[in-house]
Amino acid sequence: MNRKSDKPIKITEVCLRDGSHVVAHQYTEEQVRPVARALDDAGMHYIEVSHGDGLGGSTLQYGRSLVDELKLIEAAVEECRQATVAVLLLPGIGTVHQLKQARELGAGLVRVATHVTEADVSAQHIHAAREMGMETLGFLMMAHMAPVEKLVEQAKLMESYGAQAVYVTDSAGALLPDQVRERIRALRQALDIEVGFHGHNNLSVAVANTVAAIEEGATRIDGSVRCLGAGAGNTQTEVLLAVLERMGLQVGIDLYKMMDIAEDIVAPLIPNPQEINKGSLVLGYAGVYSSFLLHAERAGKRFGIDPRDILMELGKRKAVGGQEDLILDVAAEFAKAQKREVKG
Ligand SMILES: CC[C@H](O)CC(=O)C(=O)O
Ligand SMILES: [Mn+2]
Repeated sequence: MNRKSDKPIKITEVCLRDGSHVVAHQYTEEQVRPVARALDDAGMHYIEVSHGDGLGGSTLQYGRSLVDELKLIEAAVEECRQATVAVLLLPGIGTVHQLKQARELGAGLVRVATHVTEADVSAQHIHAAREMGMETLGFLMMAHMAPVEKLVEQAKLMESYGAQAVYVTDSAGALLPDQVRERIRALRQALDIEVGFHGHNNLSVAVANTVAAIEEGATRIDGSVRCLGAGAGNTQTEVLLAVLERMGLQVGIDLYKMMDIAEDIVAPLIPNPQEINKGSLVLGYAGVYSSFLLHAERAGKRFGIDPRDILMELGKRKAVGGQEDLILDVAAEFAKAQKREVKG
């Protein structure tokens, strides 16, 4: 139980959705099944499964999935006895039709995600999800880009559409603990529904941020086991669980089993260790979408540009989700400018 709320803390494991960015959306059913089965056995509350950019994300712009996400969702549902399988939906990328398909396969919860200043585009999807009988939560991404008052205004819109909780989503891993505290506190005061937090560890403060969120009364909490999420990963689930136990907060998930999942099942899926390297550090420092990292690294290689320069420029231009094409534009502009300098 959260001391500042009468609601229990519920954890959503996102390695099979946010972690999809890390594996360039190449998850297979054979990989998803054992992860979902083991998480369910450990007592995980929600397991999110979708393309990294949510339902319908498998496109040239965001990266093609190896396996249709609906097959992965179906596989996860088949493996779960008690956990609820969740999906992510970004209006403009995923459709109500795709949500219906996921619902028919057994997904029980949807997070409808918009940029932090664009909650108005979530109305139709939130209404539709509620009508389908899904637990329906709002997810305000890139939360560091809006002042607290704006965040509150946007969260209230989601609440008015029928969202049953709203998340502060630190997509860039740019927020610091006091900033998280301020945002969660403001939402708790302004909303009648639950408040959640989704962190990224690019500045190595995801666990601290999540603890700050919980101390302010957030009850919907995200983590990725072994940090298997975009950039340097999310709040590391098994670490968070250990910290919560040390704080005297029991959430009903088996810590030892989560440690074993991290080590034995999830670590072998990760192409490179989920550490804070120069690329992911710049994401947090410049306030750039964590899912942009691999795209910037690829563009950097193609145009001979340091990916840090690309990411810094994207931060300056305040690039938001959906502007992945800007990554190539920036890399190409830099390459052109450098050639001019050399020639001149
Ligand atoms: C592009 C969707 C994004 O990965 C959602 C998310 O997890 C975040 O904004 O952090
Ligand atoms: Mn994320």
